[in-house]
Amino acid sequence: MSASEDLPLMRDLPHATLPTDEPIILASGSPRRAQLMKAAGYDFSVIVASDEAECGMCSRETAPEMVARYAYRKAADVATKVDNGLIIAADTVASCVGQILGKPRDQDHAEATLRLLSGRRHDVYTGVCIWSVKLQKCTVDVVRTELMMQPLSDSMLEGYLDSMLWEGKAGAFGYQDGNDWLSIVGEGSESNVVGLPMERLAELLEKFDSIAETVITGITEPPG
Ligand SMILES: Cc1cn([C@H]2C[C@H](O)[C@@H](COP(=O)(O)OP(=O)(O)OP(=O)(O)O)O2)c(=O)[nH]c1=O
Repeated sequence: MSASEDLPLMRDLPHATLPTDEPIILASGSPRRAQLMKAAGYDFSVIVASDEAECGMCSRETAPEMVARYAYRKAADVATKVDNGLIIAADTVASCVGQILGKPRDQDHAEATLRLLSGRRHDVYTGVCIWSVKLQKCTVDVVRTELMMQPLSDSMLEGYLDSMLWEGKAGAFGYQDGNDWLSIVGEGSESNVVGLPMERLAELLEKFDSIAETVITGITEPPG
């Protein structure tokens, strides 16, 4: 994606009134999240969370539990680096036949991931955390989108792997990458698949005052 106007999913995104007068800080290095925020008309700066925020696998943790925890940890990490700010953090994974599929380590991992997804229904989960440094309050939520990947032939796979478009994308595939291999099943959020559920984000910002919980210093798990 070069410009936000390039894709229909970047159009008509909701823009919420902010709950505080703090500047928005996007706690993410994801170019997709920044494009979505920009396309929705938010002013923001970017501070990327430390790598350590996204570590520590919990066995038996489900995909939604994991993305909630990582979104929270990314926001909490950036909160330690600033005096002021309405921090927005997110984490995205795919989930298929009981396996949680994050960003591929390398091309072999990307191929194995795509062979698993080929011809299968699967889910993409994004956890989103909004954290007000001024109010010392935060809220975390998770959005699920169900998708269907069409069966991939060896030549389709080879071409996509060679393109390197899979790099840095959960499930080794970009919904936005300009082919029609992946379709949303029923009603679902395209922006959620690409890394930030803009509709839910707007709802959470509008309701922040009533839903946000007080942050307890040093706690690494999301509230609730
Ligand atoms: C499923 C899917 C994910 N993605 C991307 C969104 C995220 O950038 C990435 C998932 O990795 P994340 O770990 O959620 O995010 P990130 O490492 O890119 O950035 P940060 O941790 O700094 O916030 O996969 C797509 O671009 N298209 C897709 O179809």
